Amino acid sequence: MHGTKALLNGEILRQALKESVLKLDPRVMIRNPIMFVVEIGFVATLPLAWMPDAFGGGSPVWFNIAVSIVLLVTVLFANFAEALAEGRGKAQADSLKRSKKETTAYKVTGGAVKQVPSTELRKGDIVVVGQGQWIPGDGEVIEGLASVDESAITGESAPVIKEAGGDFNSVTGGTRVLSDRIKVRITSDPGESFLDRMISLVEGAKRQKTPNEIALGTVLTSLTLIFMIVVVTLPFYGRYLNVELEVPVLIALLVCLIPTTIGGLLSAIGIAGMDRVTRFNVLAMSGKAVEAAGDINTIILDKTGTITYGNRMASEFIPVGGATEEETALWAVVGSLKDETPEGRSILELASRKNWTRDERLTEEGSFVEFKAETRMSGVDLKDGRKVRKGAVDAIRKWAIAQGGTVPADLQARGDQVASAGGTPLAVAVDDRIYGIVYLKDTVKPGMRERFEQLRRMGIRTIMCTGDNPLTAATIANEAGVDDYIAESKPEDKIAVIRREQAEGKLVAMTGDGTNDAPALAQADVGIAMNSGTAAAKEAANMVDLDSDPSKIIEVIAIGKQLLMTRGALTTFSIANDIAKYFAIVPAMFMTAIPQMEALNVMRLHSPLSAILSALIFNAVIIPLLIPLAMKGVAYKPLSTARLLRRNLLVYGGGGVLVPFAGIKVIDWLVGLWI
Ligand SMILES: Nc1ncnc2c1ncn2[C@@H]1O[C@H](COP(=O)(O)OP(=O)(O)OP(=O)(O)O)[C@@H](O)[C@H]1O
Ligand SMILES: [K+]
Ligand SMILES: [Mg+2]
Repeated sequence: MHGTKALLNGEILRQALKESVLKLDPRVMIRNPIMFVVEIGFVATLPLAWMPDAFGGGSPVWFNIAVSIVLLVTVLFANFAEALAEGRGKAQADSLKRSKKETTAYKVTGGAVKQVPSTELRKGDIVVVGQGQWIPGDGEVIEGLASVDESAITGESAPVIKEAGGDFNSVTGGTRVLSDRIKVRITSDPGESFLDRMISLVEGAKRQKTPNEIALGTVLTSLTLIFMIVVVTLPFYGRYLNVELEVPVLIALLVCLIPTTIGGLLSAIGIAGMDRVTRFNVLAMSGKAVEAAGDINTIILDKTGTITYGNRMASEFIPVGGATEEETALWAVVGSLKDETPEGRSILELASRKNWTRDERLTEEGSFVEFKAETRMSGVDLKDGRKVRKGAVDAIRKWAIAQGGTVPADLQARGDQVASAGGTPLAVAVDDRIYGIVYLKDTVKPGMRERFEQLRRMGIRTIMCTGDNPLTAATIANEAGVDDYIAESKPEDKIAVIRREQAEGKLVAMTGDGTNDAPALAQADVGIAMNSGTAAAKEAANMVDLDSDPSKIIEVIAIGKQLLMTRGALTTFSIANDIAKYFAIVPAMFMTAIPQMEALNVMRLHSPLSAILSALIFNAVIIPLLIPLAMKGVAYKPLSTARLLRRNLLVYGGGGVLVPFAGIKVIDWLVGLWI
């Protein structure tokens, strides 16, 4: 994506340091109840630096000051983590804002062209954009074809072709026409453009807590409340045991026990997860969408262009029923002269490579029949009344029969040959006579098998949807290793599959680019639209892939899983930490009154006060130490959820128990040198 690729730079660091102080404002802090408790602890211990016996206690001044400082630093560390995570997005937003300049638009009003500032354009306005000019707003090409430089938005320098009609008609404001001239109908009002949305997304301006974040936040806050009740009641037990429990000691104990590590890193984890998706050149419209990606059970994939390279290329003309190869080619070409689909164009290319002359006069004044997924045919009605059609074998067979023709005996076998090689056979007919087959070749992208294997290990089911015939579908499905496939599917079939899976309680992801994909994209829990696709598709989806690579959905799911896992792992780690802190603080508190407590002092810490301080310091420094993990995400392996859970419990639960024992011991040794 546009802007700095580096994870960190001096500017982001400086800004984050400043932000972490600004975030101390209690009105900001209250949004994070756990860290707010720590801030209150800081404020409560502050007076003890001057008035050590303000609460009637007797802890030494140096200890009170140290506790106070460590508490402040703990809050600053947490703020720093969040500010750092936000920093990258802000830097990106700044560079996007720079590409959002006011330009001159050439607006078409009643036959005349008027110059207006781009900011005055409204939905429905028509503009013309010529060579070298900036496209003044989001819209759809309604006339012409142009190559467009979209690097300001996608970071990809290769120009893309935008043309009227079809699935490649959407243009984005802030991109530039490199050649030719197009007429564009504006589709967004000022302030609501794609670039505006992108800026507010990366900036995190509209960042809302996700459902999972809210749920975890509630658990953590409840835990904090419970520990608060425990700590508040402790002095009563203390009095019963004849132990004077000092206020700074109680606050230190409370802060050590409440889940400050995860509380301090929680929002940074979420922001960094979104940022990972963005850096992958996918725009997620909400954090919720990224989280949903982590929980996906089923993926619906297109065959052409997703699993295979797409752009089904004509590679052979195969005659049937006694016709010649030349005749097949001739009619295939006639039926494709005005077919702008990649399939249609590739037929013309194949014919010219074979040096077959084409007679364009034949189609003069003919009426073109556009390809439709519903009919699975395209062609032309000639002036002399003849109707030329090409399309799916089964569709053409029905067509020829309806015209009163017969079906050549070798049609099925020839078609099946192509299909069982994974190709798409297109039959070519003129009125009632079928001449032959065009072999549209397509190959499965390398590495697909391994990726589907990975998805299976993650417990995710893959369903391939294709408009192709069952034999081609089966061949490709088998070659790519998807779990299931649906052949001869129409756009509305996708919605049916999604609804069926969702009814079983599953979360479904899909990619799409066409206007007819829009309803399914909206229905899916994770819908990724291709940036090259139509405005309707991009509007309906909750993610947009700027690179328009439909197979990226697999990585997006991995990033979502990684986000959920990182949150889980750090929560486990944070809570497991308590055990060591317990062993450090509790014996220290009661040692004077109950000498048997010495048995619990397994760490052999320097002194009771140094033990408490060391636990508190460890509790603070673990936050910045874990920032890199929170930002990068925990190492991700494609395993089943159950195995991942077991592995993470071992690593982060086990580690969470052991690491602080060592950490507190080292800090205690350092503190011991000083006091
Ligand atoms: N330009 C065309 N002219 C005539 N027939 C076509 C053309 N393009 C495709 N077909 C036929 O229509 C069928 C459906 O094509 P379509 O592009 O709708 O598939 P799809 O639903 O997009 O599936 P996929 O996931 O493979 O892209 C193809 O299998 C082919 O037989
Ligand atoms: K803690
Ligand atoms: Mg298609």
